[in-house]
Amino acid sequence: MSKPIMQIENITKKFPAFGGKLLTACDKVSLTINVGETIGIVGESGCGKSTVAKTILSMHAPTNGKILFRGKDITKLKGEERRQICRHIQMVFQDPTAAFNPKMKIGNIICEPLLNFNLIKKFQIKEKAQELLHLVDLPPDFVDRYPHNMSGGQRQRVAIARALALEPEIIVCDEATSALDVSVQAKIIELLVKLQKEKGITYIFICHDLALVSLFAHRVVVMYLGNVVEKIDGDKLEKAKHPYTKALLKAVFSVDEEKNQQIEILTGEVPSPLDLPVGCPFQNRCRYCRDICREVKPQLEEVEENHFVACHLQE
Ligand SMILES: Nc1ncnc2c1ncn2[C@@H]1O[C@H](COP(=O)(O)OP(=O)(O)OP(=O)(O)O)[C@@H](O)[C@H]1O
Repeated sequence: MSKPIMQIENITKKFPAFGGKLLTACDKVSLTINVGETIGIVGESGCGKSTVAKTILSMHAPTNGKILFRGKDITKLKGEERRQICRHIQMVFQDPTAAFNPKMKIGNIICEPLLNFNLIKKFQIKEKAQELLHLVDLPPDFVDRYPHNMSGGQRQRVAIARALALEPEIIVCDEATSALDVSVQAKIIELLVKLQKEKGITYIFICHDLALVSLFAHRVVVMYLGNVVEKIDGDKLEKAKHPYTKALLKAVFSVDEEKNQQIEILTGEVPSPLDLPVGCPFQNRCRYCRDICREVKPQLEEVEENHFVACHLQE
């Protein structure tokens, strides 16, 4: 039977926004993640995916709700206790270059987390880095290279090697393959799947590309305007019930159809109000500031520039 490794319970995160208001980046997000599972979190830009990821990684505290890791509430941990939990939950970002010190050699970059936790001595760096490079199918002589002497795909493999160094139980991948071209993306996904089989790692894979996520995620969580609108098995996407998920699927699988039939959700278009279910699930909130709209109209309404209301309640 599947064993939960993390329980996300009603996580809400609000940020200060213009005019002294609060922006709800994610709202009452709940999710149980099992050991060795890959959870894909998808949704358009700004829907709150990274906010959920950063809350999981304790990079910011939730406004409400809690996160249990192996049954322990990690949301209020501080200092050394929090640092020790972070060992078990690592992250791979979209742009590893930004996270790497350009003056450091790859061997030192990969082993930095191990040195920070006093798990190796300096003289062990080379051997340990080569071991980790091997895991991500990179040659041993890369230990002496610098980040700028590598391709984007190779840098992302280094980022994965660095994330693996502390032998984490969970790896959060935030748009980890989005900057790579399709063939390199496929190789990185293959690598992640191989590592999961070997080490039983749990992945939280954040991505705007539903087609990509559906290839390997056991379950897919669909977010829209800060809310989780659907949770569905990765191999049963055709059974999606929510109109937004259906619209995302249509956008993915209609690329060969007539242009006028395409719904370009993935490019940031808001779905037609007619695609939203009866009884607006977003409480008539503006998709930009998430504030409640006072004027309930049956169609998408442009309040200001880039300031839309997603609502289709009948007048
Ligand atoms: N530190 C912050 N301060 C204020 N607002 C923030 C902050 N971080 C995120 N937001 C806002 O919260 C909302 C959700 O952002 P988030 O980065 O979680 O979305 P996302 O789905 O990951 O988007 P993308 O795919 O573009 O990275 C956005 O409106 C964003 O502007």
